[in-house]
Amino acid sequence: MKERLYLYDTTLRDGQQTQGVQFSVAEKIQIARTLDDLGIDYIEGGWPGANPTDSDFFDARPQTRATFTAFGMTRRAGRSAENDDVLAAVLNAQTPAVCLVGKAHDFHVTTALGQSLEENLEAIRSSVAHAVSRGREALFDAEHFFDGWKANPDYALSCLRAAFDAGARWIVLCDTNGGTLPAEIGRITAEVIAAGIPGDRLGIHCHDDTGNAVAGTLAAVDAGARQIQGTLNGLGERCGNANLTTLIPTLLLKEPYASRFETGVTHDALRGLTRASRMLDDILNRVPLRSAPYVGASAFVHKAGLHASAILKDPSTYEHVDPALVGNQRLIPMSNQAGLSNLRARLAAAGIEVAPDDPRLGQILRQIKEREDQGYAYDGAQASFELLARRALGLLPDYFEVKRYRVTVERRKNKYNQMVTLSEAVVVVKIGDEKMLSVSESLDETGSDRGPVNALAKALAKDLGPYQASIDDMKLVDFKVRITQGGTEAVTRVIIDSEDGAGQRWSTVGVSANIVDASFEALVEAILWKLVRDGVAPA
Ligand SMILES: CC(=O)SCCNC(=O)CCNC(=O)[C@H](O)C(C)(C)COP(=O)(O)OP(=O)(O)OC[C@H]1O[C@@H](n2cnc3c(N)ncnc32)[C@H](O)[C@@H]1OP(=O)(O)O
Ligand SMILES: CC(=O)C(=O)O
Repeated sequence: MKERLYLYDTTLRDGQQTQGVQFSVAEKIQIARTLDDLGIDYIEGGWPGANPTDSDFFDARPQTRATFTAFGMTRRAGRSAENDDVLAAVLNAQTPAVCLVGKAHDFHVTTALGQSLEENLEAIRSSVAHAVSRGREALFDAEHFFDGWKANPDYALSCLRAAFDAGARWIVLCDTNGGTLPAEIGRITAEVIAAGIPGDRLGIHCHDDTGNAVAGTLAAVDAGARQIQGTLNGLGERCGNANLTTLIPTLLLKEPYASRFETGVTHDALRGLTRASRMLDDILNRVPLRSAPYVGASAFVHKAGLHASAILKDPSTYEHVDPALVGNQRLIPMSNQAGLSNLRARLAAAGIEVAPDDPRLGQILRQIKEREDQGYAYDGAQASFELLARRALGLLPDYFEVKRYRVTVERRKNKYNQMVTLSEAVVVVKIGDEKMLSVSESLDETGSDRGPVNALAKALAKDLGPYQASIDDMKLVDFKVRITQGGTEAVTRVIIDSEDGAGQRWSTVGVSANIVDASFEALVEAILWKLVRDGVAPA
């Protein structure tokens, strides 16, 4: 019989304490639904009364299977729990559970609260008892608990006991400043259990200030704690909270946790984890962290030739779990670290069949390595790799030829006598026997200057005659510029991410001593790849 571990998500509360993060009510609703679909047990929605967004969210909160929880603090000094307006706002949110934070470190009681130690115990007791008397499942977040235990274990324990005796369902040990290392978290959690607070009433709330929040959480579970607090993608105050996106697959897929525990997350729901992680980044307008464990875009990328060779024989040679279990994907990219195994895998993924003994494979590999030496980078620009391979194999149609292009940047006064910048691009291409000339400016629909590369992109894509239908839904979504070493010279490498109407994304690379030329090369490659992918016949 497996023991139950409870997952408590605080993305909408501690996650909102991340610098630069501010959720709207609609975003909170979307995140809450995603957490519920995942199978999280508790969703902490925020602090009702602390700000209008949190108050409005609790009014509009979705129906969830998860226990919805409102966060607040123990009653303030000089008021009774019944007469504290901050506590009243938390209870008025009418959630089935309420989590109250209170001090568990004597230094904080006297210094931050300016209270006597006994007054703080009474505030914890009366606040928890008040929440319980209102029919709520009460949780007590013991703030600064681990530092408090190290400074004065008797007092830290009496804070936990005050909440426990007042009826709190969960006593949550918080490493608020995030400085306690995993071994110490494990030892102190075990000491708390030995002192009489049962493990199945204990939660753990770690911060990542030493990069150990996940490890500290697992140490507390090993010692007996049975509730885990954390956030999606490790959002949270300062360096963040324990990352549930890492912890959940670890608990479901890794021993001893997989055999010993069950959570509310099913293996089926686990396959939605990568999507949930990317959804949050999308809301935050953040580029997803490629190296994130389990869910990062690089988590199952096998760049080195030795790795790729073995992966093709059996993926378990270089993968600790199957990426499909967490909804992620395996990728074998091309680069100067690659061998023939990478190459064959990439070609097959692009639908290009080549006999294993075809001598052109070796030529393509050499060309990739030579071009990477000149500054190109193909592991982040798979579309350019595919075009290079198609060229070498004679599989790239002769769509169009760029005869010339020009871009000018002008700074001048507008009719309101303000200095403005305007870029203008001219591109001439030859398609079959016909020459086409397109001109475009850099201004967007609001009249703002989008720069010379944007003007070039617009001019290039403005009139490609018979190919126009295929490229009309293309847009440039990211543009990365980097000065790098090409042989012995400094060169500019530009990587462009493009997207089409179907949500398909691809990356292309250009390299030159001149940023405009590098950008133009990447832009042309982006269009060529789209034409190839759409199976467009050359005019
Ligand atoms: C460890 C954590 O992350 S806990 C979560 C922390 N989250 C937040 O602080 C975000 C939401 N907070 C807020 O919007 C505001 O701080 C509010 C609305 C809660 C309070 O605002 P204000 O009344 O203006 O107080 P302010 O923020 O300046 O200071 C906090 C007060 O609470 C007191 N306090 C702090 N913790 C506790 C506690 N556990 N129990 C009782 N009082 C507490 C402080 O002593 C201070 O009181 P003082 O002003 O008399 O010195
Ligand atoms: C409660 C909380 O967020 C902390 O102690 O870190």
